[in-house]
Amino acid sequence: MEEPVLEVKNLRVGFRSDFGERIVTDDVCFHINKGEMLGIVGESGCGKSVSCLAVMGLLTANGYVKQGQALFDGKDLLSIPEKELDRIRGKDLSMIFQDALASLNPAFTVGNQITEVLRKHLHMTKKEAEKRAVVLLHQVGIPDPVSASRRYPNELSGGMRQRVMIAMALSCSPKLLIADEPTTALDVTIQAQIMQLIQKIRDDLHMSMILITHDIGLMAQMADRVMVMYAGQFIEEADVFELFRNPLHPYTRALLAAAPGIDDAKDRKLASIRGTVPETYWDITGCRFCGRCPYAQEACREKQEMPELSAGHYVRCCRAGELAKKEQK
Ligand SMILES: Nc1ncnc2c1ncn2[C@@H]1O[C@H](COP(=O)(O)OP(=O)(O)OP(=O)(O)O)[C@@H](O)[C@H]1O
Repeated sequence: MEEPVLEVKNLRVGFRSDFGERIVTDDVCFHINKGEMLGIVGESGCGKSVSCLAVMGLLTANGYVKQGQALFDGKDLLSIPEKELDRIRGKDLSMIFQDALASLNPAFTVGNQITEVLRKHLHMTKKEAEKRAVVLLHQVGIPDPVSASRRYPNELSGGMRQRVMIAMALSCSPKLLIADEPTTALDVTIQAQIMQLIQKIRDDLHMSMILITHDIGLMAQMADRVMVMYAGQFIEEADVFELFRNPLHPYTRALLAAAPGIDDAKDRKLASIRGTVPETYWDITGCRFCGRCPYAQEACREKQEMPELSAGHYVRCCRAGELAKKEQK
């Protein structure tokens, strides 16, 4: 079997605050194969971003990795020295964020910022890097890239800034690109353009990508394989067609039923998921969706494993197999 580009094992991320410490992701495991687009989907606050930020070594100062490994190119990103991680980050491993304005440096022109990355990681001369920056801006669809490269982030529209961030993330042809809600801050028409751009890059460069989103429709269009996250845990994983055709976890089913515009869900009533994600989910030993689940039973209060129910389809629900069988009858 082919080596995954990234393999994350048993990742636990915690945050310290005046009220103590809390572990917000619980033994998170995932991998991504070469050329694959892995989608991570789940409600706000379930731990999607934190899992990827931890892998990148970009948690805020109050955040820490309690346990886990993130194997990339034979190295554990969670235990290598910061200097070594800094050489990988931005070169072989890149991330694009939802808010480009917060991610770009307001004090430097966008050309300057891309040039900086190229000089640091690819050791280009200033001239070479400036030329390459213009080519990259052109590739991500920025009109008049020469003049755009001389502008500061606040002089560009939101969509253009997002394109700049994508250009910067791609500048060293990374082996893995993590896109964390790359279109959330943009209006709908621009969102579509940026997603088309990401899709094109992926097709042209056969790059491995992780797409984080709470937009299940987007996931259906873009991902090869989807991992559904709920309250700090992965609760379902399957190939994108399998997941949409045959969702097995009650939360995934509810998520699909609540999402408009998905072909498979046409005959389903658009529904909302009752209740909210439990605020202190890290204290729950059993199924964390239990309190909102119409199928909950006593056994759901026990720790839930995530077995493979059919080829490549994993579900963290002790009732999933039984419920699926009932439906088939
Ligand atoms: N800097 C921080 N300090 C303390 N807690 C944090 C911090 N960042 C995230 N958290 C907590 O970690 C948990 C997971 O947050 P995370 O941002 O990963 O969620 P998410 O699924 O990416 O949500 P969204 O879709 O809204 O970005 C949440 O409970 C959140 O409050």
